Formats: sequence, C-alpha cells, structure tokens
Amino acid sequence: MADLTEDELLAEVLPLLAGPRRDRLGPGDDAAILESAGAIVATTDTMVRGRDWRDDWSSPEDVAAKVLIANLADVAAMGAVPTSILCTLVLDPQTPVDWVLRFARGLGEQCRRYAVSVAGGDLSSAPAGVAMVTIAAFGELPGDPVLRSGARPGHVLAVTGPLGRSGVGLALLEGASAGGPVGGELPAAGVAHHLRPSSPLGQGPIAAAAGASAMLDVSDGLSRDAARLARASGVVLRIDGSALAPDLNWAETYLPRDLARACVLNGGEEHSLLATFPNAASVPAYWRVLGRVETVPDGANPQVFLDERPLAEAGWDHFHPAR
Ligand SMILES: Nc1ncnc2c1ncn2[C@@H]1O[C@H](COP(=O)(O)OP(=O)(O)O)[C@@H](O)[C@H]1O
Ligand SMILES: Cc1ncc(C[n+]2csc(CCOP(=O)(O)OP(=O)(O)O)c2C)c(N)n1
Ligand SMILES: [Mg+2]
Repeated sequence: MADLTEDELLAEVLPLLAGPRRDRLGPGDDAAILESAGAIVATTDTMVRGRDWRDDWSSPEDVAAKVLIANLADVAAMGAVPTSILCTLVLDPQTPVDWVLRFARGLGEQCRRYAVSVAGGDLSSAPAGVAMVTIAAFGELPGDPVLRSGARPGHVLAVTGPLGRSGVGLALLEGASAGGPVGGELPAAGVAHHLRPSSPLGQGPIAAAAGASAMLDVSDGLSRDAARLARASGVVLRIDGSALAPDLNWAETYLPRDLARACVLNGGEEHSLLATFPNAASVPAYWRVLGRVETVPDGANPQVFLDERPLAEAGWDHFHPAR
C-alpha cells in the first residue's frame, strides 16, 4: 500500500463496492446521506488480525464476508432488514494492495448478495503488523423491534440455524496449527462456517412479525448469549438437552465428544438467531424449539439451565479469551 496515495487507493477500491441499491448520497463526500421511512437500526462490529482472524486461515474475501455477517446478524436480530453499511480499514502501510483490493471485491460481492449498499467508510494507517476492519451497519424495521428484554415465563425458546459449527471450525484450525491430534488435511465442511459464517438474516423480520418477544444472534456462544437474554428479561431459560442432538451429532463427526459439546454450548461466531415466542403455535417454520422460559425462583438470579442443571456461562469474552 506504501506505493499508493490514499486517494489513489480509494479510486481503485470504490468501484469494487458499488451496488444496485442507491443511497441518497454514497461515498465521495464528507458523509453519506441515507433515506429511511422510519426508525433506523444501527450497529457496529470490529475484527482485528490475530484476535478475530489469522491470515494463514482466512483470505481477505473471508474476512470481508465474516465482518459483514457479524454486523448484518445484529441488525436482523432486532427484527430489521439491513440496508447499508460503512466500512473502516485500519492497516499497516506494508499491507499488500492486493489484500485491500481482494477485501473490497469480496465485500462488494457480499453486499450485492444481501442488497446492502456501502455508503462510505474510512481508511487509516496502523503500526507494523496491525490490521483492523470495522463495519457499521444500518437497517430498517418493517414492524416493531425485538429487544432482548421481552421474554416472559411461559414463552418458548427457539433457534433458527445450527449451533457449534463455527466453534468446530475454530477447534479444527487451532488443533491443526498446534500440530495436535487434529492435524493433516482439514475437512472443508468442518471449517467452512468459521471462515465464512452465514446467518438466517431473513428470519429476523419473520420472527418479529410472528410476535417474537426477545431475540439476539449467537455471536459469543449459546451459554453466554442465552444468559444475556435471561438477564435482560429477568427470567430463567431452560434448554432441553435433546433439542441440541442434531448439532452435537454433527460436531461429533469432527471432534471428540467433550470438545464437540463445548463447541455447541459455548462456540461463538455462529450468527444463528435465538428468540423467544409467546407460545409453541407462534414459532415460525425453520425455527427449532430449544426449551422454555420460566420464572426466577425467589432469591435466585436470572440464568440458563440445561435440563436440570445450571448451564455455566462459558462463551467468548474478548478480554478473557481463554475462558
Ligand atoms: N464502545 C462502546 N460504546 C458504546 N456502546 C457500546 C460499546 N461497546 C459495546 N457497546 C454496546 O453494548 C452492547 C453489547 O455489545 P456487544 O457485546 O458488542 O453486542 P453484540 O454481541 O450484539 O455485538 C451493544 O448494545 C453495543 O452497542
Ligand atoms: C484467531 C482467532 N482466535 C479466536 C477466534 C474466536 N473468536 C474471536 S471473536 C469471537 C466472538 C465474537 O466476537 P465479538 O466481537 O464479541 O462479536 P459480537 O459479540 O460483538 O458480535 C470468537 C469466538 C477467532 N475468530 N480467531
Ligand atoms: Mg459487538
């Protein structure tokens, strides 16, 4: 990148990000101008090289697809439809121009797929070795938003999308890197969702329309994200262990049983949607009932149970990644 000025780089990057959806004003001025008929949902998520991706695991296109989905899943989890994003790259000037162009080409492709516009962004430099990508995403609400706080005793807990796939991929990649028992040729299907997660984005507004009472996307692991929902709503969530069988069976084709179970319960970056609904009849198609919402007993705290036992909150925490 050191051979190009910022403007020269932008002149190469911007055409790669062009999409069919037009904002009132896109990239090129001091700020973009977005149109919205009603309330705007806004979120942001960052990925940092070495913390959220490794260049020996992830291509620039993978990084673009992953940071985009992390953002769009948060928009969907409010019950909203993503419409546009801002994208910020903070890069060591020694980063190859090819990395940036591949990132931009990949991001443009994914944004066109999801009918999301790139309204603008920022470029900045970083100390040697540092690379950070940040997206801010915006969306429109077709109806009422779904917060984390609306689950009530008697409601039904459900998920759309699998659990544990990204965790399995990460475990396989880490195992191979460490030269551990999981080595050699990695199964492509086992690592695919870690490198390029998908998210059932369209199900966010569908759940909202079906009357979902609370919702979030599983980004830090079922145990941690379910606990967040339980605390925000002031309820107990009881997960039926047998409902997790499909995920466990899949994970066990790649990993020993204990590790497979940990991936399903605690694996992050999955971006499936977890929600509560007023009753079983309101759970939409393509959602799987996981359990139920119960009252917090006197003197106890909101928490999550797996069958009869408390589920330890063991998902991802940026400041305590080993936990
Ligand atoms: N630096 C910050 N400044 C303001 N709000 C923040 C900051 N970091 C996180 N938040 C807010 O805290 C909440 C939880 O953040 P986070 O754990 O990143 O959510 P998620 O897992 O859905 O991405 C969000 O509402 C987010 O906007
Ligand atoms: C090199 C590397 N190590 C570890 C991980 C695992 N990891 C990084 S972030 C994360 C959780 C999700 O990230 P976060 O930024 O908290 O997303 P949010 O909850 O804000 O959507 C996980 C499981 C990874 N992706 N790459
Ligand atoms: Mg976040």
